[in-house]
Amino acid sequence: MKNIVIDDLHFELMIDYDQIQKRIRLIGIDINLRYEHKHPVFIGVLNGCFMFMADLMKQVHIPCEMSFVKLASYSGTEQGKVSELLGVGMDLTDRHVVIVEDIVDTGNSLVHTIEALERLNVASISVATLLMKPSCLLYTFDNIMYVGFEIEKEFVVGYGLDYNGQCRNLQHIYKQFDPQLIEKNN
Ligand SMILES: O=P(O)(O)OC[C@H]1O[C@H](OP(=O)(O)OP(=O)(O)O)[C@H](O)[C@@H]1O
Ligand SMILES: Nc1nc2[nH]cnc2c(=O)[nH]1
Repeated sequence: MKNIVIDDLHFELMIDYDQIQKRIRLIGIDINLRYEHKHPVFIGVLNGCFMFMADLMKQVHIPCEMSFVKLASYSGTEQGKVSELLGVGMDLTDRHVVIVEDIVDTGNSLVHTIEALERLNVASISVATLLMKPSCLLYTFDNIMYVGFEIEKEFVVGYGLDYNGQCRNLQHIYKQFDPQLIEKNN
């Protein structure tokens, strides 16, 4: 299935499942070495992370724990906007945490997730993201340790990522294209 149409948008195959799995195996090897004696906690940020988290955890063979969170932001306090992590469900004090994201685009979500975890007095925070759009980043992060693939400023779906709530179930990653541009060039 090379091209797909979801509602009003057209998508073409960008990264296939085998490529994703190869990259995840390499990330797993590094995590197994780096965190061997640290008993890390992997925190998946829902919804998009679920496929990456599942496949990544199959490559992690050291003692570890995991949890899934949702990010809720609210404003109106004296400090302005505050983000809360819903669903942590465990004490993270002094724990080495690896945030697992499907994509870092502007970095807004990641900033809020990191800030919320810092308030929980964790020992360390690093980030594993399957995709990153370096040209879209609005912040500098010094703790993004694992990036599966760097991509251009393009809208992608599949492998956990949605468009209008659809496509999360697709095995491969697809990028949006404009069919009218292709017609014009032919
Ligand atoms: O770097 P940013 O510009 O913040 O974009 C990245 C975020 O966007 C997506 O989440 P979304 O809020 O769409 O929720 P979802 O995971 O439920 O799809 C994705 O899962 C990241 O968390
Ligand atoms: N589905 C999807 N969600 C995103 N959130 C931030 N960037 C993206 C993207 O390219 N695709």
